Amino acid sequence: MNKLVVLGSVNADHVLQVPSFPRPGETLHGRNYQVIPGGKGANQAVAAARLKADIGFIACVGDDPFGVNIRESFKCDGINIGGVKMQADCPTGIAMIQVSDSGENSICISAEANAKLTAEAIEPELERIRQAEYLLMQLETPLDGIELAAQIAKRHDTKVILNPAPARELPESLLACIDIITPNETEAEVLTGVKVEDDVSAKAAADLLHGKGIETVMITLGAKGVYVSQNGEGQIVPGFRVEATDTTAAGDTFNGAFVTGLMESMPLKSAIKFAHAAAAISVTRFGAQTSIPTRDEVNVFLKEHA
Ligand SMILES: Nc1ncnc2c1ncn2[C@@H]1O[C@H](COP(=O)(O)OP(=O)(O)OP(=O)(O)O)[C@@H](O)[C@H]1O
Repeated sequence: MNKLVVLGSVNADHVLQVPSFPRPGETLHGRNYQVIPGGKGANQAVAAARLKADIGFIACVGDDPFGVNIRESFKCDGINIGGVKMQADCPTGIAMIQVSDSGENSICISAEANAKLTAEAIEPELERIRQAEYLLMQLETPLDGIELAAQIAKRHDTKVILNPAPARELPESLLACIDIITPNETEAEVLTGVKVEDDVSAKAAADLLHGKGIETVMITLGAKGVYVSQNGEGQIVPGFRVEATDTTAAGDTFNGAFVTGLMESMPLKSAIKFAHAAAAISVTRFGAQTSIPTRDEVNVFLKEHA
C-alpha cells in the first residue's frame, strides 16, 4: 500500500506540427509526429513519482502496445502499478493534438479504456484508498468511480484533493467529500459561476467553494501563480518567472508536486512554492510527461531561484 493514491486517466498523445489547421475536406502536410505519454491522471502520478512520493496509481489502459509500454514506463518512474488494469479488446485513451506554427493547438480526445474506470471497476482497489494518506483525482474518468473513491476516502480519513479538470459542474455530494480543490480560472468559473479576474472575484469563487464544505481552495492562475484560500482568508502565492515554451501538463505537474510537498509535511505555502518550481520547469519543455522534472532538477531550480 502507498501513502498517495492517484486515480485517473492515461492517454497516448498523438502530436503533429501543422502549418495551419486543415479546413473540412482539406489535406495538409504535417511534420514532427510524436506519440507522447499523457492523460491528467498519469501526468500527476508521474510528477509525484519523479519527486519521490510513495505512490500507487489506479487507472485503466488498453491491451495495445502503448498500454503495455506505459505500464512499464510507470514502473520505471517508481509508481506502484498494481491498480493499473489492462482492458481486453479496448485501446488506451488517446488525444489527437495538432500544434500550428503560430503556437495554437487543436485537440480531440477519446476516453477509450479510461471510460472503464467506473465505480464497479475500482471496487477491488478500495483498500488502497482506505490505507492512503492522500487521494488525488481529476475528471477525465467516469464520475461514479471518482465519487465512490472520494466517499471511501472521506470515511477513512484519507485527504481528498480534486483537480476539477476538464471543467464540468459537480454534484454537491462529491464536493462535500473534497478537502482541497485546485481549479484553474476557467474551471473555477464553471464550478461557481464567478468569472475569476482579480483578487475580489477569486475570493468570491473561493468562498462559494468553501460553502460546499471544501476547506482549502487553490485557484491556479497560470504564470501569475495561485490564489489560495483557507477559512475564507485568501492570498496570491506568485509563481516563478521563466521562458515558457509549452504549458502542456503545467497544472498536472503542479498538482503532483503539491501533494508530494504536503506528504513531506511542508507548510501549505512551502508546498505551493515547491509545486510552482516543478511546474515552472515543465513549461520550459515540450510535451506532457516528457516535460515533468525530477526531484534533483527541482532542488537545483529552487536553489538558483532562492
Ligand atoms: N507561463 C508560466 N510560467 C511559470 N509557471 C507557470 C506558467 N504557466 C503555468 N505555470 C505554473 O503551473 C501552474 C498551473 O498553471 P495553470 O493555472 O495554467 O494550470 P492549468 O490551466 O491546469 O494548466 P494546463 O491545463 O496547461 O496543464 C501555475 O500555478 C504555475 O505554478
